[in-house]
Amino acid sequence: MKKVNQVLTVDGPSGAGKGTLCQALADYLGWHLLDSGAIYRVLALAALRHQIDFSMEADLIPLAIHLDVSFQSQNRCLRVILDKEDVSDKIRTELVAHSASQLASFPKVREALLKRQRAFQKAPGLIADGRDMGTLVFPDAFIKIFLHASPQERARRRMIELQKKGFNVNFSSILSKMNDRDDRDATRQIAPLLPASDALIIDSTHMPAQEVVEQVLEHAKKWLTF
Ligand SMILES: Nc1ncnc2c1ncn2[C@@H]1O[C@H](COP(=O)(O)OP(=O)(O)O)[C@@H](O)[C@H]1O
Ligand SMILES: Nc1ccn([C@@H]2O[C@H](COP(=O)(O)OP(=O)(O)O)[C@@H](O)[C@H]2O)c(=O)n1
Repeated sequence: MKKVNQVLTVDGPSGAGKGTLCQALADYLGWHLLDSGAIYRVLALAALRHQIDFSMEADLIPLAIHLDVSFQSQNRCLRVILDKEDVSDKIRTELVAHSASQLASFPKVREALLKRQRAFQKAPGLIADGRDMGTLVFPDAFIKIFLHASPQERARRRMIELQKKGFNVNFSSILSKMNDRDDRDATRQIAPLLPASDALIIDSTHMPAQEVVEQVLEHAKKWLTF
């Protein structure tokens, strides 16, 4: 298959370190960043606010088509904007994550968001973070990474992250919610979470974040000069 330059995809389950890796790569290479999960989360937040029934795919489509979502880079941090409101923190709750995973299993919802995601492909390049970036959204990407880690390690990371934000959290509840969401993401009929056949698979369970970045940059040297 012809490789289209300048898209590097990172897919994997929750807490694998995709966001951390993608931000570091975007900073290092000076490339654009697509956090596709944030788009699904914003749609979920909007649907919750409109009290849309999450079992009704048809009711979610107009919202997905007209979703006014944008990203703003601020101090090397991506702010997520819905209808001029900064919802960066509001989309990070468990309820929104669970709801995003529910609506992400609808084919027409995914289709409605496809063009919007592909529009992020701009010069000099794009780092795309998600579940189906290398398989469906950017199948011609020239570098594809599938990042994973053990469920216990991913839940441990999420717990530390939430504790740092001042939340009183429980490890087994995080682990069980994470497992539920991973199961739904991996077993859905459309765009299930799985590595692209040409992806480099990295297990970050015992790897510090910086080592993951270095391994990806080493791999990327086959295609890029930097
Ligand atoms: N390799 C790593 N080792 C330890 N902690 C990590 C690693 N990569 C990321 N983290 C931390 O784990 C948490 C989840 O990482 P994140 O990048 O948000 O994962 P994802 O985007 O895959 O859900 C964050 O608090 C992040 O700082
Ligand atoms: N490309 C993508 C990105 C996210 N999603 C869905 O959106 C949810 C939230 O994605 P996220 O990347 O923000 O999740 P975390 O990795 O931060 O936990 C996931 O659980 C998926 O159900 C998806 O289906 N496809």
